[in-house]
Amino acid sequence: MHSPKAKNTGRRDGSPVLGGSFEFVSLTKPVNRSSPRHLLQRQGSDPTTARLRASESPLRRRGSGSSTGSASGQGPPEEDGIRLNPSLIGISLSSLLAIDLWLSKRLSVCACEDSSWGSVRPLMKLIEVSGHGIPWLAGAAYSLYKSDTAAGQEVMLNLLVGLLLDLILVGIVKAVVRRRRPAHNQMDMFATFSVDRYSFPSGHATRAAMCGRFLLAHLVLAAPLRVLVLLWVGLVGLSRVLLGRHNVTDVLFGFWMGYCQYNLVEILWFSPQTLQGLLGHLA
Ligand SMILES: CC(C)=CCC/C(C)=C/COP(=O)(O)O
Repeated sequence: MHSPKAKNTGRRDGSPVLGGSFEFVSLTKPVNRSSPRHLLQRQGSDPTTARLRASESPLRRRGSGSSTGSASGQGPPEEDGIRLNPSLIGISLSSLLAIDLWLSKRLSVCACEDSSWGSVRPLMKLIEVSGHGIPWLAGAAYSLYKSDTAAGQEVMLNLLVGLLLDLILVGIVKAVVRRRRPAHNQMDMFATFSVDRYSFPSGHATRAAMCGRFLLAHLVLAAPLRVLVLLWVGLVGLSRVLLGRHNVTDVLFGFWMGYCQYNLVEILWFSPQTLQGLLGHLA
């Protein structure tokens, strides 16, 4: 392991004193043997760097000296220069995730009956059902069947396509990302697929965002109803976190994904001609 054994020229707490000012070091370039000693010492004494070195480098986990000469004190292997320096993006992501987990835990006030807002849990579960896939699929299929105008049929068919697309895309992302649901979640949701044990993204949030946009674009015209639709979308997202089903980032990403899914529905839009062709094939 390369650990520069520079003499302690810093303060007692280990932080370096570089002539009264700090110097900036590249976060991506490997540490060069010709680097000044005080820079090497600074990297070795940084606690974040030290933790990352201990936990993330397979070379160190194996505890072996490498052929590139780190054990023999001939300088660090090239790749170590990168691993020693946590990137700004990495630190930002870890911080965002830590805030996400902390905030989501604080907001999960309806996670169970004993929670601080446990009495509101039934209402939150009602909002959950309103954004579930089954009522939406059943409602769209029934409206398609009952609709006696071509325009109505066209809209309902495309809503149905959007809902199916949403289930597929969310299932794929959940299966790829595999983020576990928060530990405080009670897995008592009705009618779930196996991928729904994962939480990223929230399927309710994607559906609410996509259907919300769909309703605003094709069905709801009166202003009070439009406000109600937006309110419902927001409530569905909020209820996911309050119920402890999701972290905040699952819902935010879900909203964004649902918003984009609607664009996809618009691109794929099935025309009355396509619809007639389809129905002709079915009949
Ligand atoms: C069974 C059908 C048709 C849909 C499942 C809907 C469902 C339970 C999605 C999970 O949503 P969250 O990811 O928001 O928990």
